[in-house]
Amino acid sequence: MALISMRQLLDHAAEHGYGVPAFNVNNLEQMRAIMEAADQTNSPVIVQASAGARKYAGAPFLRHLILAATEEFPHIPLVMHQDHGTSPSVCQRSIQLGFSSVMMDGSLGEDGKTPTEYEYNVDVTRRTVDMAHACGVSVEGELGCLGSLESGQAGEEDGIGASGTLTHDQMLTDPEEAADFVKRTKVDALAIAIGTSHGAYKFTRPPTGDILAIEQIKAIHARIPDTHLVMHGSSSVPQEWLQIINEYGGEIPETYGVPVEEIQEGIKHGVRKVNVDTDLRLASTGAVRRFLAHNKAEFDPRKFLKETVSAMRDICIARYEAFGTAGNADKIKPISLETMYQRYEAGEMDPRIK
Ligand SMILES: O=C(CO)COP(=O)(O)O
Ligand SMILES: O=C[C@H](O)COP(=O)(O)O
Ligand SMILES: [Zn+2]
Ligand SMILES: [Zn+2]
Repeated sequence: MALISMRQLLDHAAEHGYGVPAFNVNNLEQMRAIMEAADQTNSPVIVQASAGARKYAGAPFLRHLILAATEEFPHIPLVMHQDHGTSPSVCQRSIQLGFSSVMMDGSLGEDGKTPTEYEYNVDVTRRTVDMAHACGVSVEGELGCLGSLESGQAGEEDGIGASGTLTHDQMLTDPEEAADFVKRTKVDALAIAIGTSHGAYKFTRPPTGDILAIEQIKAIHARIPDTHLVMHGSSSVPQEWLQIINEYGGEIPETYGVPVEEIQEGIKHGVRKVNVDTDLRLASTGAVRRFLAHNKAEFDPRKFLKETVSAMRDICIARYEAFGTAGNADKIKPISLETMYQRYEAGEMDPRIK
């Protein structure tokens, strides 16, 4: 079984200059699509489970779904990550379930909606790091709130993300604050706010530098060169899938995501983890709508669910290739969480601040 820590994987990615997509998982079809794509492209994997995923699938089902992937694909190094934890205790329960990485999103309060004070964020994140590193488990923190620089609106979607109107400052991570945050919390990875938001409705036009602040990444990376940067809300919202959905009865208005080339630019400047959920949802919905429209007498769910697997698999393959993840799975020799703990304890993993 090749369950590894996120820190090990992202250290490898940094050393070799690539990024890793972190796909959200809720069901068997997503899990299969992610793993088959990884297998075909020799890519290491990050799968992440949100609070919504736990509610949908149930924690034991989710856990065993991910573990089943390590059983069927033992040669693929896999990180089991908890997405957007809202408190240290949520993260603690994920560690108890066997997750090798957790996100403590202290940019928002326990309700997952209200932007918090900086000191609160430092406190909950530092406490999570103490507990997680004692188990060899990696921690992702977040500084700044996801939201649209175009409209000033926060990015609440399905209960994840700030609600209401945010200031420009809240939506752009400050490099100075990032340096202080990393120094005080010792997080392994840091999610930054640069104008992306969760879901399909990110931009009303193809994004330019004023609404997607890729340049900000360079300034942050220069201060915290060892801390792996994370881009949330990084679905590209493929126009071809929007078209298919709408052609077969959907009603999704004009919208744009984060272009793959912009993500590639981020990867050149320290982005190592790229969160993608919406793209797989869009492909899945498009595949079901198209299949059922063409096969009106069909009622075996396996028929249309199979279509979703291949649609999602194609997106995963494209992202593994575009981010440079492909070709790296067999280069990673798993390090146990016990060894990771010893390295943290010895101070070997402490971040450099410039
Ligand atoms: O950031 C995400 C999960 O944490 C997913 O982002 P998307 O909605 O752009 O796929
Ligand atoms: O963080 C956002 C992810 O897209 C997860 O969304 P979800 O809460 O609907 O599972
Ligand atoms: Zn957040
Ligand atoms: Zn997110």
